[in-house]
Amino acid sequence: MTRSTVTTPPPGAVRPQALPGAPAPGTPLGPHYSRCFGCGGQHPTGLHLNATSPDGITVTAEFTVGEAHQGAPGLAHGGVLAAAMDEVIGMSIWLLQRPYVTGRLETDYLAPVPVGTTLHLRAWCTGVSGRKAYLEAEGRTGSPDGPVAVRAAALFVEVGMEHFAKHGDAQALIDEHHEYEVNP
Ligand SMILES: CCCCC/C=C\C/C=C\C/C=C\C/C=C\CCCC(=O)SCCNC(=O)CCNC(=O)[C@H](O)C(C)(C)COP(=O)(O)OP(=O)(O)OC[C@H]1O[C@@H](n2cnc3c(N)ncnc32)[C@H](O)[C@@H]1OP(=O)(O)O
Repeated sequence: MTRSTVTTPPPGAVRPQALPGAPAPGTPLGPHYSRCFGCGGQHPTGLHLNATSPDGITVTAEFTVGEAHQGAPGLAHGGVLAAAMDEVIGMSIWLLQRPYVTGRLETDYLAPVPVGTTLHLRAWCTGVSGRKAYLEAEGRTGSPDGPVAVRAAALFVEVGMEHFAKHGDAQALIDEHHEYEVNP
């Protein structure tokens, strides 16, 4: 994949290990926010990603391209595919139980993805250095071993929970998550 230095782990970056108590293989990770475009079950036209982790550090998910996700007739919109990459990458860094946001997302589109296709997504972390996490993802068509249609590399940056309180309803996140205490 074509990847910039921004999304390449620097020397000394540490590849994270699964945390103790990581979700067992096959356990649904659940949405991080019920109205999220990527994973929220209450989003009417979202991607509705249901993710699991086979090893506590990698995330896999399936996304079936629907009518609402088109760019050209019958084909997935590239921005929607990038959103799927962003989401599955976000879920994988969430396995570290710290809040991160996307700083940069690089996407390679290798083949058109028709409406009705199920993309098999996988994301993993290639290294963490300070507040910066380096991650990659791929989307394969037809099966988890099928041809790669989309690849992504990302830089995620760790933030405090106040990041979400500043611009939106952090309480809505907290109500759905009990991993954080904003005012412990
Ligand atoms: C999204 C909801 C998350 C909810 C969290 C709560 C509960 C979570 C539960 C579950 C979560 C599970 C799954 C999540 C799934 C999907 C999430 C999708 C993720 C998104 O979709 S999220 C939306 C899009 N995202 C943004 O809305 C970010 C807007 N942005 C900013 O808020 C700031 O920009 C920020 C915070 C990024 C940095 O700001 P800052 O002031 O804190 O720090 P600073 O600027 O110093 O950067 C520190 C170091 O990162 C380097 N750096 C930063 N950005 C860079 C770039 N673009 N290129 C190259 N390097 C960059 C600097 O160069 C410096 O590097 P150095 O330290 O080496 O100098």
